[in-house]
Amino acid sequence: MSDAPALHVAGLSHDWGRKPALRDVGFRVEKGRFCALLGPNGAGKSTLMSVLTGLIRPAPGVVTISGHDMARARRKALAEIGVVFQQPTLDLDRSVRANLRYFAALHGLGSKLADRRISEALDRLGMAERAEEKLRALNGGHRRRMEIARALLHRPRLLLLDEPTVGLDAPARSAITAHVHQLAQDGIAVLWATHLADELRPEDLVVVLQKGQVKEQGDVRGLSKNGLLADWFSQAMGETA
Ligand SMILES: Nc1ncnc2c1ncn2[C@@H]1O[C@H](COP(=O)(O)OP(=O)(O)OP(=O)(O)O)[C@@H](O)[C@H]1O
Repeated sequence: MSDAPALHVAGLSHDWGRKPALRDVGFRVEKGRFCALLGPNGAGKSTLMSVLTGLIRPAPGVVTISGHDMARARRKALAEIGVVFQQPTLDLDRSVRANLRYFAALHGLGSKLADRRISEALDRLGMAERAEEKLRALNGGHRRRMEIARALLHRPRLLLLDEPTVGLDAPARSAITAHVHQLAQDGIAVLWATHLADELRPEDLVVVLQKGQVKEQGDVRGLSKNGLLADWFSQAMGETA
């Protein structure tokens, strides 16, 4: 399974009632790649994230995570995913450590292993001395970093982030963006939903969704050369799908 792409999506469609939200979507993300999922409001990004996180079933279509088919080997597929949702899902009245421990337990990590990984994660974030503080005391950027660290505790191969910089100021936004690019360089695959051009780097992959369909895909460098990406961004600002 280790040669399989971290994420493979093929022929994926979804309707909300009679309303089509995804139409024959297909793309792949290999390990170590940062892939941006772009699209104006209503393009289908959140619906796609819901399929990838197992909240709704792909029908029709195939989703495999590190070679595990989401329909046939759902638990194995989900075990390979770390998720950071658009809305924070931290308990503000519990400590940094307690939030991380709770999540580690949900993933079935034993307490010794969990504590070791939590200490490593906090050291990496330079937050070891803040472990006993309540989440409420942290600023938005630190809370987001914590959520990313939490999503990685069970060592997934694919990290999904749904517009993770919404509500952050510019320095926090660029710090989070740099942090996640570094995670990709270290070997994880990343799918990052956004509509902000400045979060992308030339080597990143891009999948552009519009009206539920993949309109463009390729690397930022290639799509920028022929002007497609700039056209898309100027078109998409303020536009709905
Ligand atoms: N739970 C739902 N029930 C019914 N329709 C939905 C639901 N969620 C999304 N839709 C519809 O599906 C289409 C795709 O929406 P989706 O939220 O996936 O797009 P998006 O790209 O994430 O947009 P945004 O950037 O605004 O979050 C839209 O027409 C939307 O109205």
